[in-house]
Amino acid sequence: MKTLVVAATKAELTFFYQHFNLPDGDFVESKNFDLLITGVGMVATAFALGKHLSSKYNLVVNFGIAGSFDRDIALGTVLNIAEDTFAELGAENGDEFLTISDLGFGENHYTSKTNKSINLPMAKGITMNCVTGSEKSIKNLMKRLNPTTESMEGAAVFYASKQLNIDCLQIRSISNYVEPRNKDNWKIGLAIKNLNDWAIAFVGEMN
Ligand SMILES: O=C(O)c1cccc(C(=O)CC[C@H]2O[C@@H](n3cnc4c(=O)[nH]cnc43)[C@H](O)[C@@H]2O)c1
Repeated sequence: MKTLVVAATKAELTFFYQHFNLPDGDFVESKNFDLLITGVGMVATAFALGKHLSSKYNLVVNFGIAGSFDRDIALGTVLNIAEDTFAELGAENGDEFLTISDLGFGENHYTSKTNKSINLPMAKGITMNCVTGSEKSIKNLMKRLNPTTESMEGAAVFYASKQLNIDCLQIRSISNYVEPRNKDNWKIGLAIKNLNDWAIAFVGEMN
């Protein structure tokens, strides 16, 4: 059985590719793990996992950077996203938001699943099509879901893994605070370095 490592962009796993001497592809097979680069967002992630996820894997690990709603979390902190919600999936009813479970169409909330002990703080994520960038949206999301982090893929990876009953983890490194957009404030390099250090140690120890 193998692990499937999943990331949205190659850039997020730059040092991981280097460390394991991986060829420069979007789907790379190696002895102990395979690596899948999906592209950014839930649709690209679902399509790529639909093509590549199978019962030959016993663990899916989604690595990536993320935004934090919590300013007490330092940029560059690596977190174990233990639960994740498709935050926009549902219907507006005036000022009220109805989830797809409220509508009777299934679940919008998913969790990680593993028997491994993960030496990272746990956090609650949401998954968005649109990076949140206004005070009004932040206030609404905080009130409705009280998330710690935001990504554009996490819940889709949990969803696909659950469909095939495969264990899954989501590990995210904080690159920015969720705020009105100002890319100058993002610390992508630091987040990617810390994420890759953790990923290399974790996947290396599994071998
Ligand atoms: O600009 C760069 O150098 C660069 C290098 C690597 C990756 C990126 C990305 O923008 C990755 C997009 C990826 O990041 C996640 N993300 C990060 N912050 C947030 C956020 O505040 N809200 C939602 N998603 C966020 C997301 O999962 C994207 O897939 C740039």
